Amino acid sequence: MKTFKVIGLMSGTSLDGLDLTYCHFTRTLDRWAYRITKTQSISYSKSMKDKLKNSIYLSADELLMFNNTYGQWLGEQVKSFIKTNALEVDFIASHGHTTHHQPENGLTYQIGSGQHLANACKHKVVCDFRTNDVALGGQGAPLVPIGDRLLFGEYDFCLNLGGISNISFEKDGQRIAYDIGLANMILNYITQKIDLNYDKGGQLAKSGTVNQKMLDALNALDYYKLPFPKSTGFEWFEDKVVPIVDATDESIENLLHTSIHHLCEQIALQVKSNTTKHKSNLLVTGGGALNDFLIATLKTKLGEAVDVIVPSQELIENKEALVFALMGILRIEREINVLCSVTGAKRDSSSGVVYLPN
Ligand SMILES: Nc1ncnc2c1ncn2[C@@H]1O[C@H](COP(=O)(O)OP(=O)(O)OP(=O)(O)O)[C@@H](O)[C@H]1O
Ligand SMILES: CC(=O)N[C@H]1[C@@H]2OC[C@@H](O2)[C@@H](O)[C@@H]1O[C@H](C)C(=O)O
Repeated sequence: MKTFKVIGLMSGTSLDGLDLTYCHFTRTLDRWAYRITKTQSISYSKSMKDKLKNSIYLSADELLMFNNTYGQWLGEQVKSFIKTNALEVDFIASHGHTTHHQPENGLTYQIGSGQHLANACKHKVVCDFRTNDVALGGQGAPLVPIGDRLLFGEYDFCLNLGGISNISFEKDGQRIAYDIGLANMILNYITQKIDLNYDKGGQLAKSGTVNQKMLDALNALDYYKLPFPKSTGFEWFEDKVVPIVDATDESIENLLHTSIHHLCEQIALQVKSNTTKHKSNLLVTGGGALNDFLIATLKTKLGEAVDVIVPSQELIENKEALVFALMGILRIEREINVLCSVTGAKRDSSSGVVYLPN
């Protein structure tokens, strides 16, 4: 039996903050087991959030500098996380923060310089998990489905509701996964109009009603008609979704209510068209799993044939960082950690770049 002690780092598209997830993994023959031992979530300051959100508009020089300073910042957070909790660590696996994602242009970019990170925390770092897959012709996303297969195989579907929603499942012996589309990115965009970071529990959304014109416009977005492999991000949101929201003269409650109906309809479509069993189960993680109105709407749209499983808050908030930690281990062990059945790349790969501290 082999044991690994890894810190996974994740900063997602909803821009809520950095998740640090210290986990222990063991492998016995081909079976992986994990234990999340310590976690910390560091909320971004308003200025950091704005900087990350606007990083797409930075000049090349500014972006390269931000890559370095953000990597240094990540390393400092890791250093104090290790010190405060007296952790024994084999290495750090860092997703970084996506500033650009344009798979149609062969481009994905995550900031958080691995060398700066490694030097600042004095540990080995594995990062840059997406570039190799894009170089092999893939989307470079989603990557978490390898973890869905190895750690969460008891679920028919794994659904993540972060800034973007994505789904993963087995079909004919292959893992299939893709970004469905919207999740908290649209909800947070709406609440930020009244200076609220997010709609806790979906309370505001719950008191609204559907605006049919907005619902129809969202459901008609071209992205939904694309076949998988497919992935999306902030560029699509800003280009195609923001104009629909901004053109709708409605209360915040109605905008939120309509958006939740929209995203749950899209999720239900994907689950129903890929269900082969009489009764299936679906694991929901990501911050959207804490939105009670969203989960209630999803359950209604899915019906009795699908059991919606909302796990512990710890797993809801740490699953992505946990899986990046596992991907780091697979990279160090030179094993497959990116699945071409998901991304559409030429082949499976062992992706990620290793940095040693200096
Ligand atoms: N109690 C809650 N009620 C409603 N919504 C919540 C709650 N807690 C978190 N959220 C939502 O979840 C978001 C954070 O989700 P998460 O951390 O999974 O996203 P992410 O990892 O940044 O995104 P992605 O997985 O797309 O990269 C918050 O911005 C907020 O919109
Ligand atoms: C390019 C990028 O950062 N994509 C993220 C984003 O956030 C959710 C969705 O869009 C997913 O494709 C991906 O993240 C998760 C962690 C993934 O790769 O599985």
